[in-house]
Amino acid sequence: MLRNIRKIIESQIYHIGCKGCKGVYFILFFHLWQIDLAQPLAPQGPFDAIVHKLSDVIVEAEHDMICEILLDPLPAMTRLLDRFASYRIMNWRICSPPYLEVHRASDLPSIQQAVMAQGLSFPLICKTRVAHGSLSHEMSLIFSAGSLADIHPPCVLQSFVNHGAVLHKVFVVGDKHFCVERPSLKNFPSRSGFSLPPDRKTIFFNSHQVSKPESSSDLTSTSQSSAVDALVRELRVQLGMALFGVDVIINIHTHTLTVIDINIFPGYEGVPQFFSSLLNHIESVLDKQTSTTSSLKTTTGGPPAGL
Ligand SMILES: Nc1ncnc2c1ncn2[C@@H]1O[C@H](COP(=O)(O)OP(=O)(O)OP(=O)(O)O)[C@@H](O)[C@H]1O
Ligand SMILES: O=P(O)(O)O[C@H]1[C@H](O)[C@H](O)[C@H](OP(=O)(O)O)[C@@H](OP(=O)(O)O)[C@@H]1O
Ligand SMILES: [Mg+2]
Repeated sequence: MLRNIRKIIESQIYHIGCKGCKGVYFILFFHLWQIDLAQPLAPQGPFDAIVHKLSDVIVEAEHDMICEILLDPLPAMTRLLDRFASYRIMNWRICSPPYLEVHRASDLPSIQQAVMAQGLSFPLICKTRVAHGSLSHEMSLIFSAGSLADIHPPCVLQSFVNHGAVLHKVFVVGDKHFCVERPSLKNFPSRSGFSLPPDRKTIFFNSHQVSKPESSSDLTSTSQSSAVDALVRELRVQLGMALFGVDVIINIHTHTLTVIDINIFPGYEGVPQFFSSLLNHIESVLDKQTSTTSSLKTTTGGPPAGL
């Protein structure tokens, strides 16, 4: 019974984590209700715990504390609304890319000088100071000192780290955490200092278009897809097989596709189209066989009448 209740709660909690479900929820004796934000909180309580995602409004909000436990505490959450504050935390004991806080618009030479003094390398990724909310995901990639004119302070300039277009998202829930892989920005040639001539124009993008599970963007495509196509074409012929897996890594320096393993009929985990593709494949094999048989019949004048 307890397990079932737990399951229901888990599915409800999962549900509130879904896209577009932003709000405040509370748990009362294992019941989960949505708080009506248009009504005063007190009559809706008392609450055992409040689970909320009010990043857009908590800065201005004043709360009568009618609950002992608020998940998570507002002051801690407020710090993460500001990239200046969160990047200071990241840079303290954790390996994170070097960055520069740009507080206000100023003349181009002084921004260029600050970038150089901070030892940042191009390309730089420019992020808004505000870290959450719809406008906070508008970013740019800046490839040269001259293009620093494209930034809109307050913002953070962070050295771009080549990482092979794979993002490992770590989702934390209490004392557990879960890792998933997501698409990410592809590698770009890096350069430190200002000696090389500027080549690329600033690329403006929205981070939610590059690192969502379904994201597919020129900025994340490793431009190896045609190389993968060619590799698979070649291996299909070489192996005479149609159901296999190839494990490939991309050399971060040479950007070359490198095959490290070939697997017979692998698990296809994470390929939601696997079953329909398998059916299509079987269908096409059967079609081919039928057409070969019928052309054989035509050329040989049909099957023998019988023995
Ligand atoms: N320093 C960096 N080097 C390389 N790529 C980066 C860097 N910073 C960000 N990126 C890329 O840009 C994307 C967006 O960055 P970031 O996570 O800071 O944005 P966000 O809008 O705060 O994302 P979220 O939706 O997770 O809050 C990342 O998923 C990654 O692809
Ligand atoms: O308040 P915002 O829009 O910043 O909240 C974002 C949050 O910062 C993360 O970007 C979430 O994406 P994931 O890290 O990929 O889960 C967003 O979730 P989404 O399901 O709405 O795309 C939040 O909106
Ligand atoms: Mg963020």
